[in-house]
Amino acid sequence: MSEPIPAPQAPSGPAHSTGNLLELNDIQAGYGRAAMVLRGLTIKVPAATVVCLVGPNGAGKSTVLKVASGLLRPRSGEILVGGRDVTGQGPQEMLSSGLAHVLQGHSVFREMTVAENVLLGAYTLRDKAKVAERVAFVQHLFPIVGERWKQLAGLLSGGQQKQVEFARSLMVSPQVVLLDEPSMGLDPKTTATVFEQVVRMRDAGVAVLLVEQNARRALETADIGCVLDLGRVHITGPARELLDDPQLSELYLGGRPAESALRKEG
Ligand SMILES: Nc1ncnc2c1ncn2[C@@H]1O[C@H](COP(=O)(O)OP(=O)(O)OP(=O)(O)O)[C@@H](O)[C@H]1O
Repeated sequence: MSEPIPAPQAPSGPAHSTGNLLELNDIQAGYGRAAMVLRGLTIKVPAATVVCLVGPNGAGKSTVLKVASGLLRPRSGEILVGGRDVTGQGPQEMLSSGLAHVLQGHSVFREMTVAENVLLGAYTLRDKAKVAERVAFVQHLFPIVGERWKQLAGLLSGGQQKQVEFARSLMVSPQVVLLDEPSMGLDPKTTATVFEQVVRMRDAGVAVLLVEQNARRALETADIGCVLDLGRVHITGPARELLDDPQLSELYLGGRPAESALRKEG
């Protein structure tokens, strides 16, 4: 039996807790002079929960993560982390506030070791003991990261490199990890492993806001699902219920109802 994973410590200082680690309330956001992409979007991420955002191409899923991580300032609305208002903060401040963003695509530096890649995530930490504690935490959570610690990251498989990216994002003890399309470019078996790692993060006490093209697979992993359409959350609820909804399946999940729904009907 594997040992229990020690939970990360949340940064201190929230003003008033709402029970949600991250809240995006009534967000309007867009790029330059182009039409608004997010039009009154509200999403809540409770502690130790995987919330997944699904929806058609161009619906604004990645834009939600950019707003949450401070890469794109909302035109209006409110962002709360642990009950504290962080609206308008830039990426560095958002990271300090407890939001870590794992970007779409591959962001591992192939010519650097796994250790160097992971420790890049700790560059804001001054306390060496804290860094050592976080290294032990991520090596325990993602054993492959510990096993290949001194090797060049470019020698790892795509799925293993994803775990290096996850580990890097966890070095600053974030309250919420924002994952943009973690399965991109991975085969189905590797994708399954990556989603298992997402669940391990959740079980270790990290909340996850996940954006995925692979909507069915993501909903099978998540606790809460949000269907985004026309810049708003169209439907939200327990991920299992969304998977079992035949109409939703038809509209957003490629038309094949979940097996449990088929059993109910037949
Ligand atoms: N940097 C940018 N500048 C201008 N428009 C952008 C930029 N990034 C995204 N957009 C536009 O914003 C809209 C939403 O894009 P976004 O990437 O958030 O959608 P998405 O739901 O993640 O899509 P996909 O599933 O295809 O990745 C699209 O119309 C896109 O063209």
